[in-house]
Amino acid sequence: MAFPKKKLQGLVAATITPMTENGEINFSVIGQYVDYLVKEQGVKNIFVNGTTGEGLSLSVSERRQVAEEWVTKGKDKLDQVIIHVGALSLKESQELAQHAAEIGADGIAVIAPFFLKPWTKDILINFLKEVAAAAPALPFYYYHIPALTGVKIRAEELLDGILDKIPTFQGLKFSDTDLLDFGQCVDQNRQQQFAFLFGVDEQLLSALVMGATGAVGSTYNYLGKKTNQMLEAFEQKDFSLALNYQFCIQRFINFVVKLGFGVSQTKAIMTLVSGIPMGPPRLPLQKASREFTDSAEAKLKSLDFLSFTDLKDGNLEVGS
Ligand SMILES: CC(=O)N[C@H](C=O)[C@@H](O)[C@H](O)[C@H](O)CO
Ligand SMILES: CC(=O)C(=O)O
Repeated sequence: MAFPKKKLQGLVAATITPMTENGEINFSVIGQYVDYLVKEQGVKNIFVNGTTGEGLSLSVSERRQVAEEWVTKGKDKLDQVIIHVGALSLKESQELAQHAAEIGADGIAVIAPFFLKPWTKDILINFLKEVAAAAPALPFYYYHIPALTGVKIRAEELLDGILDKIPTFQGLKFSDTDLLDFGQCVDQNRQQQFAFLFGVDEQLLSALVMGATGAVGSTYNYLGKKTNQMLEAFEQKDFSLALNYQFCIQRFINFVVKLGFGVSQTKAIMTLVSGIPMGPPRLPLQKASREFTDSAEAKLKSLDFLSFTDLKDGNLEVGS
């Protein structure tokens, strides 16, 4: 049995779902995309069909095909492929969970249902448990993203006793800025081997201090190499260097956030940086504007993010 798996750690790129100009999924670039992540960004784990992948905007059949393509193309190249299988319909979620197991994915993740919502911890756990049970041999991750789901049940509360209900529970993807909640998740589960994956890329360093064991995010698609340098500096206990890297990353994210930053903009930036066409997003998202892409490109250049030269203490002021 494949369970328990090697612990998921380090950077996990939340994959974009490439699309053609007429809105169909562009499966043909996924192989290239895998190679790009591994070779150019040093990122060997992926999180498929999540927020960045527009997972909730795809049909179940598309989600199955996308998951399958990433697993196939990632074989012998990627360490772990986690499939997000959250859906409003428990049945669909279970179908996707079972499918993830069949294709040999390394884990599944689930968000809280966000239209008819669970209002208590016990109800949310019951929902998650039913999904996890459809893939009993796969590590299960809860994807906490309260700002998007509107389900604000604290992660710390949810984790309390979770193994009794979900024996495959293996970790948390925490996409929120509440470091009290995050820290308490870590503190109260020290005896477990859970993965604590932080999901707010611009604040990762603070989460590392709080005990994060890894990170899942959209920016690791194109800032993976820089972020890996930050992780390395942190590992070496060179905190001032780590902070320099985080500030450098923040300068870029802060710049694009002010212009309006989301999945559409992530698609545009990734196209620019990787040269792999990600295409437009699907409705209700709108394609990023030309002005956005031009400004983002200029900022990337001024921060030296396009040439991937090593960041030295000395060139930090460039472009700030
Ligand atoms: C809401 C959202 O998509 N969050 C992503 C992951 O959870 C992050 O990777 C952000 O895109 C990133 O932190 C930039 O704000
Ligand atoms: C960022 C992230 O984890 C997601 O796109 O789901």
